[in-house]
Amino acid sequence: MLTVDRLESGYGRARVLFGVSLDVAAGQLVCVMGRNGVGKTTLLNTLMGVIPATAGTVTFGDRDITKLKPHERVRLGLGYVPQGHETFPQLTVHANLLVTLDASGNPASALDEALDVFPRLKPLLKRRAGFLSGGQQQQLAIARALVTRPKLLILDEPTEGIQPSIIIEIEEAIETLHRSGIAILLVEQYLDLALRLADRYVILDAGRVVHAGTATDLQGEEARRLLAV
Ligand SMILES: Nc1ncnc2c1ncn2[C@@H]1O[C@H](COP(=O)(O)OP(=O)(O)OP(=O)(O)O)[C@@H](O)[C@H]1O
Repeated sequence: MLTVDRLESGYGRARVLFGVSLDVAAGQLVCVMGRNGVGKTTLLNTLMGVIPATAGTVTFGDRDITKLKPHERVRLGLGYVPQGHETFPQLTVHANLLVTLDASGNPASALDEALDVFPRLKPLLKRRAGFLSGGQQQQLAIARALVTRPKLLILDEPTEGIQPSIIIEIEEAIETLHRSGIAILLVEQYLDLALRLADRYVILDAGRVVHAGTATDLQGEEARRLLAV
């Protein structure tokens, strides 16, 4: 479904990704891991077209999307939840969802489906997003991406800075989405959660893929060393 082939990108002259290749098959959950600063967020931003690729290709389905704009990628079925659960703090939860719904052109039922994944948001629809807890904001950020009905959902550290009880809810939601057949590319530092959720994993180090395999391989000493856990 998603094929990344020898992808390179960076900031100005500073190159961050060096020939990254990976695949996400339909319905698969692939976890990208690695220490701080190895290029995980840069990889996701390059996949979404937020940062231009300087070499390599990104193919989604049978389409080369390497040069498409972010909104064009969303329209093709890529959903992105950037790090830091971005929402519009001044808008209500409902308005946050409606903005995405309108932009997507999807029917109102897409909003109900997203709320079914995060029922905890239902009583909060009239509250301003800026007044939600970190965990609720993360749920809203994921719900906004779901409103676009993605075929592939890309999540950047959805559990970062979130209290443990809400991490469980977010994990359950990711599991539900995975079971429903959505492919997921997840950046996750929390190894136990990654092990529970992932079909396959990729470990980055200094902008290169240094390990990849099935979640069962991930128990290995080498993987733990690369993640410094
Ligand atoms: N906007 C930017 N301008 C310049 N350099 C950047 C920018 N964003 C990130 N970098 C650098 O690119 C490298 C990779 O950063 P990136 O955020 O992709 O890593 P990461 O693996 O996602 O780390 P973290 O887990 O801390 O988010 C780092 O050296 C970082 O300092």
